[in-house]
This record gives sequence, structure tokens and C-alpha cells, in this order.
Amino acid sequence: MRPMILTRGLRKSYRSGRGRKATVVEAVRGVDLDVEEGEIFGFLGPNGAGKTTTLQMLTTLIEPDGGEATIAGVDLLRNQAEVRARVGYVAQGGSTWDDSTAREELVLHARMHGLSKAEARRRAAAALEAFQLTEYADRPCRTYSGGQRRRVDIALGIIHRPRLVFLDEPTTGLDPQSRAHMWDEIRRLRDGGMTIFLTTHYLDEADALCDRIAIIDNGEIVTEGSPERLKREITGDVLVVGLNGATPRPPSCSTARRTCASWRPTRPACGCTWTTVPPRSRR
Ligand SMILES: Nc1ncnc2c1ncn2[C@@H]1O[C@H](COP(=O)(O)OP(=O)(O)OP(=O)(O)O)[C@@H](O)[C@H]1O
Repeated sequence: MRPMILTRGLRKSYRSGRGRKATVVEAVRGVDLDVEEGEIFGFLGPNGAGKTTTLQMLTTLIEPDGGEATIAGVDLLRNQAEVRARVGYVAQGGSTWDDSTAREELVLHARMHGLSKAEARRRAAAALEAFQLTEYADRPCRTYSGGQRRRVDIALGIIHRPRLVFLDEPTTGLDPQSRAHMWDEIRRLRDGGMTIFLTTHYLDEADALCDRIAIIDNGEIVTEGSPERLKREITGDVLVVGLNGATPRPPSCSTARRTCASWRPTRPACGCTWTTVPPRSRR
């Protein structure tokens, strides 16, 4: 197996404001990742953990402050154009226009990747077929259901047939049936030879879908491994990862850091499912 993503010490801080009022957020604090070719790799963590920032660095949308990365065999810092050509990226917010049809969007994206008109049309038709969208292909995107629109987003992200695709929360907002369909689509991409790196808030999604998972909190990877291994090893009371979009802050813990020994697995009032994982240092 070849590494598809390899990062060492990847870092990113954001500075807002000026002078004495300036604040710095260390969004990603030295992340090491090893993702093998052909894997579905899940990147899990609560709100504000650093998932999107990491994803945006890996897809060249923002520049790291430090560290190294090789993406699909290309040096991220030295050859961003080649990285972009080799990867697909499906953002959280989606990328379709309300008034365009799925077919128009797909043809346009294929053209932007340098394909001829005829080839772009062929690719669009094949993608519509593969994502079971042919029936709706010529209707404006505003008329699609959430699940259909998400399928169009993914078809757009891979129209240039990349070896590696990044999916930012691909199932957020979908109902359980549409989520299950989306999982099937993602597995099908992997079975076709693509490597998938996805972010998610949902532990059940990571468990059902991913070959391996890394959990990030407060800008650092706190644990990684296969879902089976993590489930076997999760015994600690040290870090609580909030699911369903909530950042967990147990009321008894004023520091809300994983060094705080008072953290215990609980079910908070917001109804989130929480889980506990040990930090790297205690594994
Ligand atoms: N442009 C920005 N300027 C300042 N701070 C930012 C910026 N983007 C992100 N941050 C901060 O960086 C940290 C990490 O944010 P990021 O969006 O990477 O987290 P996330 O894990 O993707 O969260 P979510 O699950 O809510 O999407 C957060 O504290 C966030 O407020």
C-alpha cells in the first residue's frame, strides 16, 4: 500500500484583530496523518476541533504555517497546482447553483478541468448514471431533495476522476435513509479504487464506514486506529467528544481540557451522544 496522505507537524493559527486586541487561535497544532491508498479514513472531532482547517490545508485552500505534507505523491507546499489536479474536494456547503441543472453543473465542472465538450458530456452522463441522478438531471437543483443535492455535490467533486477525494461532513443534515444511501455511494467510490478522507461529527458513521479513524480535539490528534481497535481501547474518562454538532463542556469541568481528571462520560441535556477516548500519551 502507498501513502495517499502523509503529514508531519502540520500547523495553522488564525489571528484576528490588531494591536493589543489581537487574538490568536491555534486551530491545528502539529498534526501527523498517514492515510493509505484505497482507505476510507474518518476525521472525527467536535465543533471547532480543527477538522475543516486541516482539510482546507490538505486541499490547498489555505496555507499551513508549518509542517510538511505529501498528497497523492505530490509535495503540498511545493506543487499546489498538481495537488489540486489530483484530488477532489466536496465542501460542507455544497457547490450547486439553484437555477442550474445537475447536468449543466457537471458539464461545466468537467470543462473547467480541461475536458473537451464531447468528453465533458460523456463524463456528466456517466456520473449521473452512477449516482442515480439521471431521472432529475435536467431539473433545476433547487428542486432536489437534500440527499439528491448532496449526491450532485459528490459527483461534481470527482468529475475529473481523482485518486483521492476529501468529503467535508458528507451526511450532515440528511435523514437516516439518505445517510445510508450516501454511505453506499462512498463505499462504491472506494471499491472503484478511490481513497476517501472524510470529516464527520458522527461516531456511528465513522464506525460503519471507515477503515481507520483519527480523532482530533483542540487542534491535536488524540487517538487513531481502526474503529474496532478504538472501541476496544476506549476506556478512559479523559476526553469527551461531542456528537450531533455539540461541543461538549461538562458543567463540572471549568477548564474543558483533556487534562482535567473530573471529566466523566455523561449524557448531556442537549441529547448528544458522547464517547470517551484516551489521549495518545496514555495509550
Ligand atoms: N478564519 C478564521 N479566523 C479565525 N479563527 C478561525 C477561522 N477559521 C477557523 N477558526 C477557528 O479555528 C478553530 C478550528 O476551526 P475549524 O473550522 O477547523 O473546526 P472544525 O473541527 O471544522 O469545526 P466544525 O465541526 O464546527 O466545522 C476554531 O476555534 C475556529 O473558531
